[in-house]
Amino acid sequence: MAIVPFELRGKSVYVAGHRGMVGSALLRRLAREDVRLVTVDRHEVDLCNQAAVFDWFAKMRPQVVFLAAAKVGGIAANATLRAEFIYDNLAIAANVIHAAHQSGAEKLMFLGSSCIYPKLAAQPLREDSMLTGPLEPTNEPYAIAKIAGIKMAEAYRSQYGSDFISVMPTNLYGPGDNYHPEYSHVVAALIRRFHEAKVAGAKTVAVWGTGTPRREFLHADDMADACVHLMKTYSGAELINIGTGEDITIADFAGMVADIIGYRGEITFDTARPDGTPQKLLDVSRLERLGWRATISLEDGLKRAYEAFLAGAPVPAQ
Ligand SMILES: NC(=O)C1=CN([C@@H]2O[C@H](COP(=O)(O)OP(=O)(O)OC[C@H]3O[C@@H](n4cnc5c(N)ncnc54)[C@H](OP(=O)(O)O)[C@@H]3O)[C@@H](O)[C@H]2O)C=CC1
Ligand SMILES: C[C@H]1O[C@H](OP(=O)(O)OP(=O)(O)OC[C@H]2O[C@@H](n3cnc4c(=O)[nH]c(N)nc43)[C@H](O)[C@@H]2O)[C@@H](O)[C@@H](O)C1=O
Repeated sequence: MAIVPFELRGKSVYVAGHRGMVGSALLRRLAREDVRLVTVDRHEVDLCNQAAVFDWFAKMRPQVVFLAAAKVGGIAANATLRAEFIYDNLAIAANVIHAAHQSGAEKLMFLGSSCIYPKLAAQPLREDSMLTGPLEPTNEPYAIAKIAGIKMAEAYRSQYGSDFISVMPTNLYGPGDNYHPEYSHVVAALIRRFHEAKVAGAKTVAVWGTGTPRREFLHADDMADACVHLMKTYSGAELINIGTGEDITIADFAGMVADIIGYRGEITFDTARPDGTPQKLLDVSRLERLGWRATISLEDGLKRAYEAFLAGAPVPAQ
C-alpha cells in the first residue's frame, strides 16, 4: 500500500452531505486546510436529481469531492425503508460520481460502509472479503447501493483513469448524529434513551436485541481526519477500511453509555428487536500502513457526543 501524495492546498473541495454528522465533521477538519470549501444545500440541489447535479457540477467544477451524502440510518431504518435506501443511495452515487467525471474533478472519495461485507465473513473484516458471501438481510438494499458506488469508482478509474477512491467506515457517532427514536443508529439511540430515562427517573431501559452482537465505534471527528489523511495519501482501486480495530458487545456498550450518562436503573433486552450482523470488526491494517490510527477513545468520544447532545446539537427533523 504505497503512499501517493495528493496536494489539497489551494483546491476547491466539495463536501457532499455537509450538514450531516460526517459532512459537518469534514467541514471542521478541512477548516484547518488551505482549501476553498464548496457546499450546496439539499433544497438547492437534490443529489437524486441527475439534471440538477450535472448542471451544478458543470457550473462549480469542484477539484476535490468528498461524497458523504447518503440516506443513512440504523438497523430499523434499513430494514423498513428498503426502497428509499436503495433508490436514494444508488441515485446519489451514480449522479455525483458521473458528474465528478464529466466536470474533470481531480479526486473523489466515496464513503461506503462496513455493512457491504458478508454477514458471516471472517473477522476482522478484510477489504477483499467484499462479495464473498450473503449480506445481512436487514441492510441489504443499502449495502447493494454502496457496493454499486464502490464498483462505479473502480470502473471510472479503469476506463477513464479517474482518481476516485472508496473508503469503508465502521459504525460512527458524534455531534450532529441522527437521534430519531426509531431510525437512529445504536449510539445515538442509547444516548437519547438513557438520557430520557435518567431525566424521567425510569426504573428500566430496554436495549434492542440480545446484547450479544459486537460493534466497533469510531468518532466522527476521527472519521473526518482519516478521510482527509487518505485523500492526501491514497490513490488506488482497493477499498480502505476506516475504524479503530476494537469492538465491544452491545450489552457492555449499553452499560458504558448508562454509566457516562448517569442512568442507574435496570437494563433489559428486547429480543423482539433484531440483532443484525453478529460482528463487524474491521481489519484496519491497510489504514495503518497508510499512516493513520484512531485517537479518540470510545469513553472520551461518548462523553463528547453526550455533551453535544445536551448542547442541543442539530437534531434533524423527525
Ligand atoms: N453513521 C454511520 O454510522 C455510518 C455512515 N456511513 C456513511 O457515511 C456517510 C455520512 O453518513 P452520516 O454523516 O452518518 O449521515 P447523515 O444522515 O448525518 O448525513 C447525510 C447527509 O446526506 C445528505 N443527503 C441525503 N440525501 C440527500 C439528497 N438526496 N440530496 C442532497 N443531500 C442529501 C443529508 O442532507 P440533509 O441533512 O439536508 O437531509 C445529510 O446532510 C454516508 O455516506 C454513510 O453511508 C458509513 C458507515 C457508518
Ligand atoms: C453503520 C451500520 O449501521 C447499520 O447496522 P448496525 O450496526 O446493525 O446498526 P445499528 O447501529 O442500528 O445497530 C447495531 C446493534 O445495536 C443493537 N441495538 C440495541 N439497541 C438499539 C437501539 O435502540 N437502536 C438501534 N438502532 N440499535 C440498537 C441492534 O440490535 C444491533 O445489534 C446498518 O443498517 C448500516 O447502516 C450500517 O452500515
